[in-house]
Amino acid sequence: MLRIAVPNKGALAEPASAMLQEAGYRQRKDRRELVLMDSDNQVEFFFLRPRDIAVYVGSGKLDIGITGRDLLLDSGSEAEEIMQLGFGASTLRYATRPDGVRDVSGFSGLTVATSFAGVVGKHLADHGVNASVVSLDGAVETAIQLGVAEVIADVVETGTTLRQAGLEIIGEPILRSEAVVIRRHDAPGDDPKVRQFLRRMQGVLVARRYVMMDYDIRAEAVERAVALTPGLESPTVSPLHDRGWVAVRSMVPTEDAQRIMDDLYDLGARAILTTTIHACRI
Ligand SMILES: Nc1ncnc2c1ncn2[C@@H]1O[C@H](COP(=O)(O)OP(=O)(O)OP(=O)(O)O)[C@@H](O)[C@H]1O
Ligand SMILES: O=P(O)(O)OC[C@H]1O[C@H](OP(=O)(O)OP(=O)(O)O)[C@H](O)[C@@H]1O
Ligand SMILES: [Mg+2]
Repeated sequence: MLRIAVPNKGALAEPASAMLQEAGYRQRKDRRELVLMDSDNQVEFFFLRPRDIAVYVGSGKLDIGITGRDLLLDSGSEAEEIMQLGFGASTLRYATRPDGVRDVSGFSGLTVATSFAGVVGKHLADHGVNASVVSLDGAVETAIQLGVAEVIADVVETGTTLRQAGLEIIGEPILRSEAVVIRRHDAPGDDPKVRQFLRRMQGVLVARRYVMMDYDIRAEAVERAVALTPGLESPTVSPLHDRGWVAVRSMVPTEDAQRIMDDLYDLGARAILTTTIHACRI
């Protein structure tokens, strides 16, 4: 039985559950369910606060977990990142009032409010800055208005929350985060249950990022055509009844698909089709 920690709320909860569902796992129907057994797949899911997940996995109580890289680093736990999941992208950034300090080097003697005291404390120390850190649970933007801090360090995705609070970003990102799969750093790397789980998640990522493309092309142009659609390994080229033509099938990045179809058409390809990939193992 593989024991997996999944965020129960916050920005990562819904996309994490959606991805697990696409990978063929059972997911909870009721947000209040805290533990869910998926016996067909020999997996047990524990729905936990995203911030606590690295603690459970780092202590070895759960085999793997899905959480944010920022929360993993902030926890200082014994867990490590083993796969990036391509959602929950954000940056951790300093911000202050428009007339405030402009650079980390000017933070000495100031107070920085954040929910990421571990990461921020280390970042300030690495920059040789002697600033105080006030640890808050959330909504840290308000700390400046209320005079608790001169600077905040918070998660920024679109920047809307900062703008609405009348704050401006200062300096370079402290870190770039996204949802990741974590496990204890000394867990055996060849656990077949973990490998199967990662293959399934990888399958979802590939199915989301690629489409299957089919087209017919004159035999003499096939080399130029497959150069446009090299696929992951090698495209399938099949004979057609009309010997002057072949059929080609290949995986293509979804974001490039329309441009590639235009280029194939210009090369003389016809009956160019793309289809969604529902699931795969690469
Ligand atoms: N707007 C956002 N876009 C993308 N990722 C985000 C966003 N806000 C938070 N995150 C990420 O989600 C993870 C958990 O943060 P989140 O704020 O969702 O949890 P929380 O604060 O514990 O929950 P809640 O906000 O519901 O109290 C972190 O890894 C963070 O980087
Ligand atoms: O750059 P944006 O797109 O505006 O997103 C960033 C905001 O989203 C998160 O807040 P959340 O809603 O989780 O509230 P919290 O601060 O209470 O966690 C985060 O803490 C920021 O405040
Ligand atoms: Mg939050």
